[in-house]
Amino acid sequence: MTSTITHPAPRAQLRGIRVDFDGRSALGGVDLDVHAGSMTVIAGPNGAGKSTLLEVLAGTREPSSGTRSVESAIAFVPQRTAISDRLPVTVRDVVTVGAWGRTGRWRPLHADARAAITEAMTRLEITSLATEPFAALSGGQRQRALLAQGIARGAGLLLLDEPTTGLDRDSAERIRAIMRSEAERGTAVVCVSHDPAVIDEAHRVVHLTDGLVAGLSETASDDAGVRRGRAG
Ligand SMILES: Nc1ncnc2c1ncn2[C@@H]1O[C@H](COP(=O)(O)OP(=O)(O)OP(=O)(O)O)[C@@H](O)[C@H]1O
Repeated sequence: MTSTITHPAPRAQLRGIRVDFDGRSALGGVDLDVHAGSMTVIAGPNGAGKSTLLEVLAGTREPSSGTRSVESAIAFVPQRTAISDRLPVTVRDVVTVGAWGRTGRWRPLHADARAAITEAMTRLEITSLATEPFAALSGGQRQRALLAQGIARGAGLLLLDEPTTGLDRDSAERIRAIMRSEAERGTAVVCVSHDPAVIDEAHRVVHLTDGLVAGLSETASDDAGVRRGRAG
């Protein structure tokens, strides 16, 4: 089944995306439009193709067929478990990688890139951890550092893979608050998640099953805001 999501002026658009691994279909023809100022959650059971779809959006996975069009810079926030414990980098180094999206890799940081690093670390409340080794952080602190990296990039499309999985309530709420404020600032936020609290706050939920869009639910931005208000 192919599902088409329509809306004017998408920031990213996928059409007929198929991804095959060794002759097995991970995505079987997915259409998706992603809009500025919205939060889209990709949900579904293990193996449904969620991470593969996120990789196609990010441009790190070439589809077997179909088209991809993205109208802005991209920030990709990987699962924190995907980052090696042996990486000899500080928290500030991790966030600085995000700011390279503004200046170019290994280039001296301009004032606006330095300001973006400072602002991202402040928003994620990791300024006091700046010189700590990334490997020494707790899971929640690592997730904040990775999200700060994504935000420091200043991209119009922010992609996150399971950002709240395994976090305690307060840590998960901090991450959700930043995702909300990014969408409110006009960023197109796309997040793979099993977390009911994240799903509840989405403007659009794409339910994947066996590599196909099995369902789509949409909430007007205002309604999502009201729900958030009720949730406190
Ligand atoms: N690099 C790969 N090589 C071969 N098969 C792969 C590869 N990546 C994913 N797959 C397969 O593609 C299918 C979709 O995987 P994907 O990781 O996208 O699912 P998911 O919905 O993100 O799952 P989970 O919730 O477990 O993270 C699975 O059957 C998986 O085994």
